[in-house]
Amino acid sequence: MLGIQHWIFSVKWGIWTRDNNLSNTSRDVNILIFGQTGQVARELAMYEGVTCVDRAAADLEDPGACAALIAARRPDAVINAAAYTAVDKAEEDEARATVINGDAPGAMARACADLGVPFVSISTDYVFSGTGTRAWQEADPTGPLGAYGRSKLKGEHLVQAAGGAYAILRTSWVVSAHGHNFVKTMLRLGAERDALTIVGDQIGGPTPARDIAAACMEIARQLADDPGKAGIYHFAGAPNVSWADFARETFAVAGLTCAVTDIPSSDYPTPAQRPLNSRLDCDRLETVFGLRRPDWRVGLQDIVKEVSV
Ligand SMILES: NC(=O)C1=CN([C@@H]2O[C@H](COP(=O)(O)OP(=O)(O)OC[C@H]3O[C@@H](n4cnc5c(N)ncnc54)[C@H](OP(=O)(O)O)[C@@H]3O)[C@@H](O)[C@H]2O)C=CC1
Ligand SMILES: Cc1cn([C@H]2C[C@H](O)[C@@H](COP(=O)(O)OP(=O)(O)O[C@H]3O[C@@H](C)C(=O)[C@@H](O)[C@H]3O)O2)c(=O)[nH]c1=O
Ligand SMILES: [Mg+2]
Repeated sequence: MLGIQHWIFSVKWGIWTRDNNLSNTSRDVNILIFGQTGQVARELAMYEGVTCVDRAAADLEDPGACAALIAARRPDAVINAAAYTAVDKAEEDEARATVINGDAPGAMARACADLGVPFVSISTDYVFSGTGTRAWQEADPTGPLGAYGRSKLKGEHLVQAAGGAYAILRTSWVVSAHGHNFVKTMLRLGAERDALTIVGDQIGGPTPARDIAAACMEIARQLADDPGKAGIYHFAGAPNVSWADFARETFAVAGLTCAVTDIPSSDYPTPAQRPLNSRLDCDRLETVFGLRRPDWRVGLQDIVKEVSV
C-alpha cells in the first residue's frame, strides 16, 4: 500500500520540479542508494538529496539488514545500484550471487512497499537467452544462460512479488570512467598491444552509467507521482553494436592504433556463456516515462576524456 509517506514525497518532488523547471531532485528529498563504489552508484552520488551506502553500512549478503536500514532511515525512495557483477566468477559462487542479486533486492522491495515509497532496481540483458535477432521486449520469455543471469532474474521475481511502486530497469553493457568495464579494459589493452581479437557475434547496446543514473532518478520521481507506472522496463544505449565494433569505436575516440579482428564467441571460451543477441527494445520506457535511448557515442567521448585526465 502506498500511504502518506508516498504522498509527501510526491508533493516535495512536485514542488521542486515546478520551482526549478528541472527534472532533478530536491534538497528536501532523501533518496537512499545501495552501492557507493560501483559504476552506476558513483554517478547517482552526483545528485543532490541522495545518500549512498557502501558494503560496510549495508551488506547485501544480509538482506534483512538492508530492509532494516530502509525501515530505520525512512527515505523517500530507494535505488539499488549494488550487485554481484562478476559474470564468470558467479558460475562457481552462485549461492552468494543469488543472495546479493536475488534475495537482497527482494527484501529492499518489501521494505519500500511497507513504507509506500518507490523502489528502483537495476537488472540485465543476461536474463535472456540471446536467441534470434529481434530486440527483446519486457514481456518476452527469459532464459538466462548462466548463474549471474539466474541470480538477477530471481531478484526481478522477488521485487515484482513485493508489489509497491517498483521499477526494474534492465540495462546492458554498462560503461563509465570508473570501476571495471569493457571501455577501460580496451583503453588499457589498446595502449599495450598492436592488435586484438574481439568477439563480433554478440550484439547489444552499450550504456553509459551516467545515463542509467539519470534514468533511475527520473523513474523514481515519476513513480512517486504515479505508482501505476510500476513494472519492468528496458534501457540501453543506441546504436546496437558488436563488442568488436565497440572496441574499434573506443580506439578511434581515444586515438589509439590497435587493429581489431572479429572472432566468434566459440573462439573466446569463458566459464559463463554470454547471450549473442542482447538487443533490448526500449520503446516502453519512452512511452511511459518519456526516456529515450541515449547515444553511447556521446557518453564514450566523456568517458575517454575522464579516463585520460
Ligand atoms: N556492469 C554491467 O555491464 C552491467 C550491470 N548491470 C546491473 O547494473 C547495476 C549496477 O552495476 P555496476 O554499476 O556496473 O556495478 P559495479 O560492478 O560497478 O559495482 C557493484 C557495486 O555493488 C557493490 N556490492 C557488491 N557486493 C556487495 C555486497 N555484498 N554488499 C554491498 N554492496 C555490494 C560493490 O561494492 P564493493 O566496492 O564493496 O564491492 C559495488 O559498489 C547492477 O545491478 C548490475 O547487475 C546490468 C547490465 C550490465
Ligand atoms: C577483454 C576481451 C573481451 N572480449 C569479449 C568477452 C565478452 O564477450 C565481451 C565483453 O567482456 P566483458 O568482460 O565486459 O563482459 P561481461 O562482464 O560479461 O559484461 C556483462 O556484464 C554484466 C554485469 C552484464 O550485466 C552485461 O550486460 C554485460 O555488460 O568481450 C574479447 O572478445 N576479447 C578481449 O580481449
Ligand atoms: Mg565484466
